[in-house]
Amino acid sequence: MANLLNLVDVDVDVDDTAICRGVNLEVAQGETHILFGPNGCGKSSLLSAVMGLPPYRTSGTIELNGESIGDAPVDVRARGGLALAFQRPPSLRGVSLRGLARALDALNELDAAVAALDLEGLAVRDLNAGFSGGEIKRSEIVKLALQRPTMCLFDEPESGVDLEHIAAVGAAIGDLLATPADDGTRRGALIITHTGFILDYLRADVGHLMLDGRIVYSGEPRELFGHIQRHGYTVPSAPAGASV
Ligand SMILES: Nc1ncnc2c1ncn2[C@@H]1O[C@H](COP(=O)(O)OP(=O)(O)OP(=O)(O)O)[C@@H](O)[C@H]1O
Repeated sequence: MANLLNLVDVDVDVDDTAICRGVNLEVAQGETHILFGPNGCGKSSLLSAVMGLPPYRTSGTIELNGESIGDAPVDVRARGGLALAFQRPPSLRGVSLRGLARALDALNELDAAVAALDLEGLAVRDLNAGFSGGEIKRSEIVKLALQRPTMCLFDEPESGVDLEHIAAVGAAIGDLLATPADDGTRRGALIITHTGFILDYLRADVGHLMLDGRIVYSGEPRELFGHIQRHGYTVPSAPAGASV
C-alpha cells in the first residue's frame, strides 16, 4: 500500500534562498508524525510547499497516495485529500465557516465541529475577520475538518490558544485523526509543535527534528520531545529504532 505522503529528497526554495534541503519523510495511513525544530528552521515552509502554496518552489518527489503532486496546483492537492491548518490563517471576507461547510457538502458536520471548539455564533461571520487569536486557531481546526482530508498538515495548532481551549483543540485533532476518511482510509498527519501539547491527545508515531532546513533525526516522538526539553534542539545520541 502506498504511503499517504511521501517526500523524497525535497528541497524548498524562495526566490534564490534555500530553505529546506534533502527532506525525506514517509507518512503511512493511520500514522501521525510530529515535526520539531527551532524558530526559522523551515518547518512552516515545508508544510506550505507540500500544500503547493506560493512562493515556495520545490524539487525532489512529493507523492500523495502514490500520485506525484510536486507540480500540481493547490486545489488538485486539496481534492486529493491534503489539507493544511495554517500557523497564521488569513481573514477571508465573504467566506464563513457555514458557507464553507455548504460548499463542501459538510453542513451536517458543522454544528458539532463548531460546538466542540466553543465557536457557536462565529460560524456565520466572515472567517477570521475580527476573531480573536485563539478563535482564529480554533476555527482553523474546524475548517480543516470540514475538508475531510486524508492527509492533515497542522502548523502549530496550539499557538495563541488559551489553556482551557487547548484541550478542545487537542481533542478535536485527536478525534479527527481517529476517524477514518469517507473512503475508509485511515488519516495521516504531520504536526508542527513547539509545546508538545498534542502528544497528550493522540498517539504519535514518529517525531522528526529539523535543523537548518534538514531533518537531522527521526525517532520516538515523546523521547525526542523530552530530549528537546532537557537539551534544546540538539541531535540525540540515537536510541534503538531511531534513524539519524
Ligand atoms: N515567503 C518567504 N519569503 C522569504 N523568506 C521566507 C519566506 N517564508 C519563509 N522564509 C524564511 O525561511 C526561513 C524558515 O521560515 P519558516 O517559517 O519555515 O520557519 P519555522 O521553522 O516554521 O519557524 P517558526 O517556528 O518560527 O514558525 C526563515 O528564515 C524565513 O524568514
